[in-house]
Amino acid sequence: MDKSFWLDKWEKQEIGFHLAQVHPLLKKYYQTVFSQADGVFVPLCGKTTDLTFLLNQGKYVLGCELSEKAVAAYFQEHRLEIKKQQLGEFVEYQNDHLSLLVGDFFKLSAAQLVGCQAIYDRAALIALPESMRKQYVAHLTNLMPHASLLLVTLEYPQPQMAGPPFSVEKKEIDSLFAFAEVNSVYTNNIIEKEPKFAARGLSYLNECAYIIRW
Ligand SMILES: C[S@@+](CC[C@H](N)C(=O)[O-])C[C@H]1O[C@@H](n2cnc3c(N)ncnc32)[C@H](O)[C@@H]1O
Repeated sequence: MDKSFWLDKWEKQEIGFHLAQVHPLLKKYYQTVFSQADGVFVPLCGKTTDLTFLLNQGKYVLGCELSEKAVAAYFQEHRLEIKKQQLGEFVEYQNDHLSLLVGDFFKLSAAQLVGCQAIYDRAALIALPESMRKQYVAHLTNLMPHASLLLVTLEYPQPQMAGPPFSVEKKEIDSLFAFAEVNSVYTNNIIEKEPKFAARGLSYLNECAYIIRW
């Protein structure tokens, strides 16, 4: 998936992944994963409302997103005053305890993440093709030598639909995070609540959550 793929999605507003509501699994596992963290890193954040939920719990929130359109939309939709500055290869949109870095996740450095002890990944790992997922996890661990991660994924028969979102099964999660403590905490078949995916021919669609610590 190259950058133009995602920039084009934001340009055309083909953002079916964006949810109007806070993700229920973030609410469900918030205490377990994030209560001890001062700061939460949200990779590939889009303009998710989950950022607001984390801010409302008193966290420092650092997001990274390729599309400036997405980041600007988050600030506009939440009526936040924008403080904008160039930080190396990134443009930072900042307000109080929120910092959204516009740019490529793979270009982030550990120094930019010092305030974060936990990670929230919903639709980030599964937005990437298999060939990039190892690199994504390797970079996350370079950025944060120790972290608690809430990871929300999807599983479906991959031959039935081309991603993204990609199907990433437990076996792959175990292998990607073999260095960490991985707890599979939730699996639910949501195909009946997802008519768009049913129409694309999926026979099932499992939403899964993992709590991972290293
Ligand atoms: C499937 S969306 C999920 C967005 C958000 N996590 C949510 O739940 O709404 C994936 C997002 O990752 C962004 N993205 C893709 N590759 C990226 C990269 N290398 N660095 C930063 N953002 C990236 C895309 O622009 C897109 O907004």
